Amino acid sequence: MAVVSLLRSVVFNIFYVLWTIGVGSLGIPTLFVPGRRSFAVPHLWCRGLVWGARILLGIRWRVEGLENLPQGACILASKHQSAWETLFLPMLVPKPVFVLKKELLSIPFVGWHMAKTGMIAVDRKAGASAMKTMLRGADAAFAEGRQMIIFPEGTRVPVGENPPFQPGIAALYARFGDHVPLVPVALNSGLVWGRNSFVKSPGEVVVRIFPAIEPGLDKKVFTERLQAVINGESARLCGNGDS
Ligand SMILES: CCCCCCCCCCCCCCCC(=O)OC[C@@H](O)COP(=O)(O)O
Repeated sequence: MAVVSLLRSVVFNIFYVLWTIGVGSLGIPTLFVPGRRSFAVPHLWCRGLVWGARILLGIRWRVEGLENLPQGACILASKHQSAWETLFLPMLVPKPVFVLKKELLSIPFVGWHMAKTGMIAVDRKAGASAMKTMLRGADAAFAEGRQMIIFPEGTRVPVGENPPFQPGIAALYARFGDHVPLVPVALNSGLVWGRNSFVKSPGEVVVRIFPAIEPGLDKKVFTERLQAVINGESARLCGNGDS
């Protein structure tokens, strides 16, 4: 079995590079269209890789709670166990905007389109100025009615681990929580595509979308509520809690 998963992972990684160069090249003209943002390239790229993972690696998915996904501007605050959700979650929303680590902007093709589609790149080591960059970017993105995807943990986390949240998510809730719904997302992608694991295994990822957290909570109550939903439900989906 391990040999088959290894071979499938080799083929998928070759597909990943070819699909990125192909879509990235195809999309180069969109980089020069002034002003107007098109999400066609990010959506095509993500959809191709997620389906590639399904066909080549056997990684299926099931989404629960789609009815909780708001129209218009919103914040998807998601558990982060794998690169898989960075590809899958943008497929669920029309105008995705990620808060992402700035290192990603230096990746050829991918970085160009991330910059063009106004992703919010933050230097995770820059503290207060990173917070300012994120809040300014969020303000502009919500004014365009975009759906922000943010990983409160700020990094991919091994299954079963629940590190403290980065300060950004509470700052977003404090600044925009009264008019931009913040929606918790739990998942178990780390079971099939772990952090930095070259070999991926077949299986079903469950993505569970919860109703928005009510506005007006104080920072401590908000953070505890969000952690309980994201970490508690992800643990259940990973089989480390009563399902
Ligand atoms: C070729 C065309 C490419 C088009 C690209 C458009 C962008 C599509 C969405 C991809 C967004 C990726 C967002 C990643 C967010 C992020 O930065 O999360 C941090 C972790 O993951 C990695 O951190 P770590 O686990 O600490 O390595």
